Amino acid sequence: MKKNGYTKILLNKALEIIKEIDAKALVLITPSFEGEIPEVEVPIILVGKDFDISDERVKKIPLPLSLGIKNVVNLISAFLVENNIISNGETFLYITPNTLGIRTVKRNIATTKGFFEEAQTVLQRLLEIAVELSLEGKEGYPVGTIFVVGDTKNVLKYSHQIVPNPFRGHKLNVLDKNIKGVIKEFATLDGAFIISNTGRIVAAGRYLDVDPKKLDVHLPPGLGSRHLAAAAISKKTKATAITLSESGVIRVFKNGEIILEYNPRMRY
Ligand SMILES: Nc1ncnc2c1ncn2[C@@H]1O[C@H](COP(=O)(O)OP(=O)(O)OP(=O)(O)O)[C@@H](O)[C@H]1O
Repeated sequence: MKKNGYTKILLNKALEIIKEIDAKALVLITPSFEGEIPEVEVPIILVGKDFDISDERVKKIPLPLSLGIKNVVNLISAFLVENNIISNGETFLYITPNTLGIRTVKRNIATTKGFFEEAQTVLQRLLEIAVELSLEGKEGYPVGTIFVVGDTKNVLKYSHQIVPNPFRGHKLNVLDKNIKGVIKEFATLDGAFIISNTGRIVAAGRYLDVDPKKLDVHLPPGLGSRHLAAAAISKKTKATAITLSESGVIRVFKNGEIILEYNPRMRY
């Protein structure tokens, strides 16, 4: 493969295909982007980190590419719908340094308004922490947990403490430096972390009082009560729930559905 992949060649092809299939957006998934922003009539979305590009035609989403292309594309899909760039049933085109893909947006990938803007960095930090916990565990033992982000008032209403809340009276935020160790320490507690939209850690050790059956939550077989509870709270409230299973798989739930599934221990 060329040093910087085939981005330029793929981009040229993409411009042709966009017209042919009437795609509604062009998504560039790349760790770095050099060269001219292409002349194209659809919105351009740049996905990666730390781009030094300020062009009105370009929207930037700093998602960690380590999530794997499949998951990044799922999240972009949600982003495009939320920002009214694309509707269900419509198609967008994405390119990475060595692939070109076409994705038609499915109905069930949806996020609430403002999710990406408000919770983006918070969600990303939690994903990073979940990835580290998945890979390292706690002192060599696997750890499973739930992070419930946003709509805190309602989440607290539909949950209760099962152990005294270690975060009570503290103003700790998931975006604080050195917070990772603290979160990892309490990740072994039973129950969920409750985190506000801005990243404040409101509680840990919280049991989610939601009944997946009554809420008509359906998950793939093999997912137990932790995942059902996370899906159910994301359906009952406007929160996003992130689970880390003891087997190391990370899932993100929104409106009762899995919008991201990622196993850091697996090679994609
Ligand atoms: N309603 C709930 N609220 C908060 N935490 C819960 C809830 N239900 C289960 N859990 C947590 O999930 C843990 C594991 O439960 P279980 O094994 O049934 O889930 P699972 O979905 O199979 O998860 P894993 O894949 O990690 O095994 C429990 O010990 C508990 O800490």
